Amino acid sequence: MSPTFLDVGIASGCVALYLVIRYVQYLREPIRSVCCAPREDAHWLWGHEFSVWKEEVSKKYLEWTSILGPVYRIKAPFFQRDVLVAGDNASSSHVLQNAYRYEKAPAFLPITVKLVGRGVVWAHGDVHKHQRRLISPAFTVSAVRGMQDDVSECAEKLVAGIKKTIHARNDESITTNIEPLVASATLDIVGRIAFGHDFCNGESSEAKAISEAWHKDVKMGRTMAGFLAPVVIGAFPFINHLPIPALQKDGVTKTIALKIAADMLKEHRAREKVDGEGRDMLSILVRDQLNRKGEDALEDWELLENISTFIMVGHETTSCSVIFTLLELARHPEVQWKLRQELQELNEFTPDNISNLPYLDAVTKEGLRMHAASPRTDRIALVDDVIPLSKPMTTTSGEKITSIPIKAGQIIQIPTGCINLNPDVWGRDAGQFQPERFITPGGLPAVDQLPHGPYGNSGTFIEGPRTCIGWRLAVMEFKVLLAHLVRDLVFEDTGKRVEEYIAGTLQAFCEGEAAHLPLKISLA
Ligand code: HEM
Repeated sequence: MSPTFLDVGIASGCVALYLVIRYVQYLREPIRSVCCAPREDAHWLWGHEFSVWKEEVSKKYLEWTSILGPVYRIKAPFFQRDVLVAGDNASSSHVLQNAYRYEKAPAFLPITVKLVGRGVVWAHGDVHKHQRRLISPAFTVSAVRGMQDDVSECAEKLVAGIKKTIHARNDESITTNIEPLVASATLDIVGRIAFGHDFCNGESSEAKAISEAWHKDVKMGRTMAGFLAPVVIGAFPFINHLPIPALQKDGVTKTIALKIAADMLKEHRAREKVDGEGRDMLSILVRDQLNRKGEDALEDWELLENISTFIMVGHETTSCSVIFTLLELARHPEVQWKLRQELQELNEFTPDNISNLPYLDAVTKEGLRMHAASPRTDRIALVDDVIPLSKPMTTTSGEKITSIPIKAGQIIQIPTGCINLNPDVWGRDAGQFQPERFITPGGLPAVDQLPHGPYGNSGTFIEGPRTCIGWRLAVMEFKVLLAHLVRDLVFEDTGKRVEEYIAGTLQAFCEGEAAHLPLKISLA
């Protein structure tokens, strides 16, 4: 049945009413006096979000920061309320430290449920406090230390595989896409440490299914549909409840991880009752569940959804930070050489000697600063508030202000990738890979100018009650992988242009190909 004149009239009336309401709300917005990113960068319907997505990671935020300073306003898609970009220390820290007054913005929550589950990444309010407290035993210093043997074994396998390929080609070097090799290793690592499962160096059918699904998602993430999915669901959340199979279906990694974890839960519980010595996260959490004897313990579904969460968020993040750091090392042979010297001076790798190497630590900090795997986070204010600023800023009317009043419902973007690269904070060489800044006296800006994250003075793991709970594990994994790779292999740049875009997390693209980072590799 084709729409009648009346239907069209009603629809147009609704759109007009929506626009009028939005305009009246806009006139009352306290953040209206904050300067707006250039209008020419804003699409009439998608707002500034489209140019952020279209360009390489952090590019637009850095451009706007250089024009307007670190705190400004951008236009949101579908004429929704303007968004506040909080790119200075005081404002971003205020929002992140008050995590229960500034919850995760609703746009990404339905996607989080589908891809990783209702674990701690998704949870908010009291559910988040409860889950976070009960999963924290899996991430203590001693728990992470107990995981290092598994991580080292996977790193050794990765290096052995690359050496074998070099020998098999009967050549001095190979040029290969490093992305799938490192991603298989980090999946192997997280499989072992999450629930004692062997993904067989990317060769098991589950590992292949996860990798295939992930690559599909990465490719999709760079299409218009990938841009629109979170934007449309964020603007019109009811869409997510429509009975459309594609919207309701769980992601492949979540489905596989939940199945393996569920199969293993009984076995782990029986084993923990007998010896209580398992070092993987599932064992640690089952042990904690048993000790609590039911009261205040994680329920089985929470335990499983969190294990699924760890598999998803603990694998690609570490992998992409490592591969971009390898590219930096390939482009800075003098840094690579110095790091190899430090590594080759050790007789063997142990948890202590790897974690205490000063140059490896500096390279790790610099790699994580420059290539934050999750370079932005969005929050929504639950109550009216006043956000402090690090430095006074000038409003559209020329007034100097030291804080910004906001209303409940205000969306705030924290561009951590840009915070890590802002030349006004890090200096003119902010965009250059220089690990020396972390070991040279005076190499870093004053502490009060830097983010208060848990490692490396960067915003990479954010800060506050929702700081990445896996940061210790990520740093250990990063160092162990880099130590094995750089001690035994030499990495050279192929000269090809590698671009960094966001597709779920940070991803490498080379000549239009997704998840692609070519490197020339030879034996050290
Ligand atoms: C280099 C590697 C990693 C980076 C850069 C990273 C970064 C982050 C960031 C930025 C967040 C906050 C997201 C937000 O609130 O919007 C986060 C949260 C989280 N990360 Fe990581 N992560 C890494 C590795 C890991 C690993 C290895 C695990 C565990 C296996 C992990 C588990 C989590 C969890 C569970 C959360 C949610 C914490 C909460 O909301 O309370 N991450 N991560």
